[in-house]
Amino acid sequence: MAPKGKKALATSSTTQAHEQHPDWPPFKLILPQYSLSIQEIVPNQIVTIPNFWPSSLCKTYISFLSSLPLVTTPGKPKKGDAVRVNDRFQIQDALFAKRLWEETGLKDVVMGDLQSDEGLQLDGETRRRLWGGEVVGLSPNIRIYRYSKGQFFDQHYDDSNNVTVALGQTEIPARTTWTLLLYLTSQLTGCVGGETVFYPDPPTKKAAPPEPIVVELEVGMALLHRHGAECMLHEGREVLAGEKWVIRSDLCVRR
Ligand SMILES: O=C(O)CCC(=O)C(=O)O
Ligand SMILES: [Fe+2]
Repeated sequence: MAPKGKKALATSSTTQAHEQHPDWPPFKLILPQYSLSIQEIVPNQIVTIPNFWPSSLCKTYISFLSSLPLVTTPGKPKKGDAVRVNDRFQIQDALFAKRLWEETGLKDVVMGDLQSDEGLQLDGETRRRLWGGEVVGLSPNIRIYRYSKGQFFDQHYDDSNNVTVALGQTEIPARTTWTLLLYLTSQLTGCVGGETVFYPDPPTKKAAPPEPIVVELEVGMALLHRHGAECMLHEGREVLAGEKWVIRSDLCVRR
């Protein structure tokens, strides 16, 4: 539960003057940011950043997010849209996106400014190719998902979108290239199921489909996967017990 007397939504004095923005808790990080590393799950497609957030921060966020007005999936999806059965809160919050990018070490690890000796080591050009261009930050489109028992996100592809990202004092035209999922729960918090599963394309039409890639939930782990034209088919498996909480945004490159 959110602290007493603390409203989840506060009117922000920033850009979107009249929109109510969540009063997001501060990021209290424990690990020094240089210890974050990128783990390759599928080359050029899926990477993770383990222990991106400490479990204490995930816990604080879950209580805070529980106080937001999450909306359960409205009935039938639009034609062509995936079946998503969960509770969601969505907001355009450029300031939160910027904080999540700059204050958590995400920017440093993605840009290679602070490179740990562990995990994926990339030179400048490989990095640029991996992320699909000159990375400028995260999409202001922030989504919070809560999946309870029986809820899931059916197989789908994520689209790339044109957005605007604030860089210093300027607004930069940008395009999303990778999906960011930040998991706040796992088996350790009582969430059974809910894995994110990716389905590689078979090498030929007649070939047997390759084994799916199952990413188990880990508290505080961030997952990034390529989206748009090169997105892999994926799903959020049904939650069998407990709750799965995710914070979603997207990585953006200059348009
Ligand atoms: O919740 C998940 O594991 C997957 C979410 C997802 O695929 C999406 O947000 O597009
Ligand atoms: Fe997706």
